[in-house]
Amino acid sequence: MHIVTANEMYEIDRFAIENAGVDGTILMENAGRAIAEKVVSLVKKSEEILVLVGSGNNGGDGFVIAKTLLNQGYKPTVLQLAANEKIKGAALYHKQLFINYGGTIQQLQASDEITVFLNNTDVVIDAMLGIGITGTLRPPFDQVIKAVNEVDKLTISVDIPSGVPADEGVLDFIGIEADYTFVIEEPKMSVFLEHCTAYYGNWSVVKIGLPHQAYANQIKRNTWVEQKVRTTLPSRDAFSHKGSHGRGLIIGGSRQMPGSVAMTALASLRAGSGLITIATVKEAISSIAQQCLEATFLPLASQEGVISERQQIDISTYDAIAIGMGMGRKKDTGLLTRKIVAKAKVPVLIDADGLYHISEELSVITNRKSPTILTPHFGEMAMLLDTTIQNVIAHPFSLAESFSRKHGVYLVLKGPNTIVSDPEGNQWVNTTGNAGLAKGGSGDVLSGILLAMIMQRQKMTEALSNGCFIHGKAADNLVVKKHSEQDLLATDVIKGLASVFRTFS
Ligand SMILES: NC(=O)C1=CN([C@@H]2O[C@H](COP(=O)(O)OP(=O)(O)OC[C@H]3O[C@@H](n4cnc5c(N)ncnc54)[C@H](OP(=O)(O)O)[C@@H]3O)[C@@H](O)[C@H]2O)[C@@H](O)CC1
Ligand SMILES: [K+]
Repeated sequence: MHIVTANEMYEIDRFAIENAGVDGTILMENAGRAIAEKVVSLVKKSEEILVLVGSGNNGGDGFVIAKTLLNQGYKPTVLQLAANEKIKGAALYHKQLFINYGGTIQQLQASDEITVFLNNTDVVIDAMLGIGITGTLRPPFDQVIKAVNEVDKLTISVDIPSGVPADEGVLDFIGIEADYTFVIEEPKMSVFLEHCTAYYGNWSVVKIGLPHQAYANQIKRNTWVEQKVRTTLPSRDAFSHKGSHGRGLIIGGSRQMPGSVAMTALASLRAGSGLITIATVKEAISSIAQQCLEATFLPLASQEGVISERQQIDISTYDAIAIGMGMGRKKDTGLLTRKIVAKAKVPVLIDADGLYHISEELSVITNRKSPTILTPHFGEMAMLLDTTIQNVIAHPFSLAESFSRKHGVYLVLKGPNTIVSDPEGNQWVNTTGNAGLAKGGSGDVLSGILLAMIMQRQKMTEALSNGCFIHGKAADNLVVKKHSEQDLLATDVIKGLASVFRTFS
């Protein structure tokens, strides 16, 4: 699936109508019919349905849904929330068809009348506002949306829950809290925005027959789904040996935080790395070694329990490096981190405290010739950009894209909808994972999986997207069968990797 902005959707629509010659009324018919079919699968004929229609094409879809339901023996009540003269074009055409098919339309005389309509219905179909919303909600939509959210009725939104912005940038809005949203043709950006996702409820896409050429490489955002993992995840060659699957080096940890590198190493081995070496402060090695028998170790000199600057680390024999987890934010450790990142001629993944150290001097990553992968969560992204978390929440796609382009790096912006960005501005949104991953250690495990993926035969963006998918899928499988979102631990996810790899082998 592509992920589109409102403007990109309008452009695809324009191409379909102007270049491919599709009539706009047909697209609306297709949209309304496809959604009506979904409604039929959710709602009984005996139930009362209230269709709320606005003045634009979202409202037009509402008239088609009402007509289709009427034709199938349902008795929808259509409540028009705009003046008659506001309804034009394809929406007016379908309004007339609905009337011709025997439908009747009611209009809201005063905003507070909405409660009477809501009390008399079982189901609300929200076709008030779609991707054409601009600015703050105007009456009566603000009051109607609040009233719909207050009553406990099955609410089904058309294309987008009314009031929710399609694009990035708007944090403050009043929107329908839908139970289901049937998104027309492609998910809009806000489906994947942390502050908007919940409004959509259970969402899925209905296709309305827009020509494939309309997309013609225009849209650089996509979802990463199981089918993509199936077609890109390399299988293990029967004649391979441990050297064929990569020698990875993990640099991090401290006396206070020895567990993080252990989790990264274990996850990396479980995700298919051939050999893993942990470079960490020498005093932490004995405790880590007990948890991670398959790893080898590179003892590092320390100062007050953290990795010190004054030492040479031979990084020449590794295929990829992950650096930063559990290493702390001491200045000395930072100097060493930047030296290693600058010197390494292999892919380097930078996570956690490593991100703090490179945020002090971003030219270190910009100047690198080999791939650099950064794995910030929203707080770390704000730190890298020297901005607020609120700004990252409001603009995750555009900020990640511009950062990746500017510094020539791969970025894994971690959140409920993790976004992988490449230096050309392409983006993939992961579709697995659950709230159980919002815990300490999850990031360390993800870094380990990504380190393993980077060292297998796949394109960098595929490696990163597959890694995120597998990490989330392991957590999803675990909360279905053995655990809950409350009790799930990062170490459970490492064990759960087996269930995911078995389905892909
Ligand atoms: N993608 C496709 O190919 C297809 C897309 N289709 C559908 O079209 C939808 C997009 O339709 P659209 O462009 O007509 O915009 P839409 O969302 O109905 O709203 C526009 C109206 O909202 C109003 N309004 C605006 N801001 C407001 C505010 N703050 N507060 C209050 N009112 C406000 C504004 O009113 P006015 O400013 O004129 O008073 C205007 O009339 C799309 O989401 C999908 O459902 C399908 O039909 C099939 C093909
Ligand atoms: K809507």
